[in-house]
Amino acid sequence: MSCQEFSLIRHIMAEHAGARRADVDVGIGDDAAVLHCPDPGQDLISSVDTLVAGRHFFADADPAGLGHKALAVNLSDLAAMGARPAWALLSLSLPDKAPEGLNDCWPGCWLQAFMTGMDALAQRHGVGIVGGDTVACDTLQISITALGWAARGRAIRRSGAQPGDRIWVSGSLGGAAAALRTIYAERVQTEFLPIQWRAAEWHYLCQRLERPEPRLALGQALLEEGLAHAMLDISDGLLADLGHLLAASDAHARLELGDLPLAEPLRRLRPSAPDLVRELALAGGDDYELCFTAPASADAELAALAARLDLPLSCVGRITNIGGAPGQNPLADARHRMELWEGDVRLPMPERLGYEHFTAS
Ligand SMILES: Nc1ncnc2c1ncn2[C@@H]1O[C@H](COP(=O)(O)OP(=O)(O)O)[C@@H](O)[C@H]1O
Ligand SMILES: Cc1ncc(C[n+]2csc(CCOP(=O)(O)OP(=O)(O)O)c2C)c(N)n1
Ligand SMILES: [Mg+2]
Repeated sequence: MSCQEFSLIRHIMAEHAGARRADVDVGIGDDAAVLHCPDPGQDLISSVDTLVAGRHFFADADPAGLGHKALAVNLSDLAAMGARPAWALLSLSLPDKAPEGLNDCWPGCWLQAFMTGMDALAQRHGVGIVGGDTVACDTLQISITALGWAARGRAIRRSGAQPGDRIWVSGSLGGAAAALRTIYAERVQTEFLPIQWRAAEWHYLCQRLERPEPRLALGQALLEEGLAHAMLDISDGLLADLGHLLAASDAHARLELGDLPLAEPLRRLRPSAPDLVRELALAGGDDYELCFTAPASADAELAALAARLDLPLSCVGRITNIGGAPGQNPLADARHRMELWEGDVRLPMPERLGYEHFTAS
């Protein structure tokens, strides 16, 4: 990449730096950002997540959607702590040549669209993009550090589940994974889903994959109202992620699969492919919904919160007991911490609990 291209990149960044915030003294342009710390009594909540072309997204994906998603998955981690987001740092690794499937005007036009998508989400949540880094690299990669605040000692951890807690999931499950499965089937001409999506269904599924909404208002309300004992976001798949929560809490759970909030189009697929639908909802991943545990005494407040946020909250099971022997492998361990039920019938755990890095498939 030439000097000219780098200065173009810096220009595009500065033009799409999210919300203007009074607590940013120095943003994009210096060696480091200078940010005001808020009043004491707040904890700084920080998280980083990386998206790699071919692994987390298709390199020829709509760049505006990708800009949205890259920030959304990071804000989702802050939401999962109950934090209020404040700032983000963006590290971009861009190939010298446009990845296959992208038109020319690389990287300028791509970056312009990418930052437009990110900027819109950042503005919506009052997040300032205060710095970052850009390097040339063989594979397109995006890494974002998200920073936010929560009242001192109040961030909702994975480790607080209590016996008798109900297990709740926001929104719906399996939609993003259904879109991904459909796109893979078209690209590699294998494993076609036994359904032809209607235009409205396909649009909805693609939105779930490409434009997840970080559930920030829900996370913050759960913290403020003191309703949740433990929480995380579902990125890898409900079973894999709930497994992390159970391991951190040393807890066991019973899930009622009949109560899973399936993404609407999956209801039409279910009669012809019940096992596939269950797999997508339980282990498909890319949902970016919140999963939390709360005592039964919170039921009425949770119903009111769901109505106020216009976001469904579904009870999918309960914490049965605390205590057990933590294993060496967190995922293998998670298998023994969950029971899957449909009415009176106990179902076997699926082979895969969610997306796993470092596996051949
Ligand atoms: N390379 C790393 N260095 C330090 N901590 C890491 C690294 N990778 C993951 N972690 C930490 O491990 C925990 C689980 O990470 P991850 O599975 O990526 O969670 P999430 O789904 O919330 O992004 C987090 O606390 C994360 O900060
Ligand atoms: C091209 C492509 N292949 C596969 C996936 C599915 N996928 C990739 S990573 C992932 C899980 C989430 O990513 P990870 O890096 O584990 O995020 P974290 O848990 O750290 O938030 C999923 C479901 C995808 N979205 N796009
Ligand atoms: Mg991560």
